[in-house]
Amino acid sequence: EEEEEATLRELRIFLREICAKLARNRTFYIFTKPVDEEEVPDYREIIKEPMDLESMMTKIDKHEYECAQDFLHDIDLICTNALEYNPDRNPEDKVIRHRACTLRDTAYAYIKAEMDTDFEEKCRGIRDNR
Ligand SMILES: COC(=O)[C@H](Cc1ccco1)c1ccncc1
Repeated sequence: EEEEEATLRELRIFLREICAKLARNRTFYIFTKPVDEEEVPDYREIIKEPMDLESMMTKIDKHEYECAQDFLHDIDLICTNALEYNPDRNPEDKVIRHRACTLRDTAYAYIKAEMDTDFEEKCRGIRDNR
C-alpha cells in the first residue's frame, strides 16, 4: 500500500548513497563497471552472473531491491566473482581478491552503521509478503 511505497522510496535513497560512496572509493575502481567481454573473452564462460556497482545503481532505479539484504547479496556476488576468476597466488590476483574482500566488508559496515534495524525489518516484511 502507499506506506509501503514510501518505505521503499526511502530504501532506494539510502542504497543510492551507499552505492555512490563505494563507487567513489578508488580502491574499488575495478568493481565500478562490468568486466569488458572484449578485453576478457573467457570471463562469462567462468562467471555465470557478472555484477558491478554501476549495474547495482541501475537495479536500484528499477526497484529490484526491496531490502538491504538483497543489495548485500549483489555485493557478495561482486566479491565471489572476483575470488573465483582471480584465484591464483600471483600478486595481481592477490591484490584484486584483497580489494574484493575490502569492498564486501566496507559495504556491510556502512549498512550496519547507517541503517536502522527496524527499518530493514520493515523492508523484509514488504519483500516477504510480495
Ligand atoms: C573484477 O575485475 C576482474 O575480475 C578483472 C578480470 C580480468 C583479468 C584480466 C583482465 O580483467 C580484473 C581486472 C583488473 N585486475 C584484475 C582482474
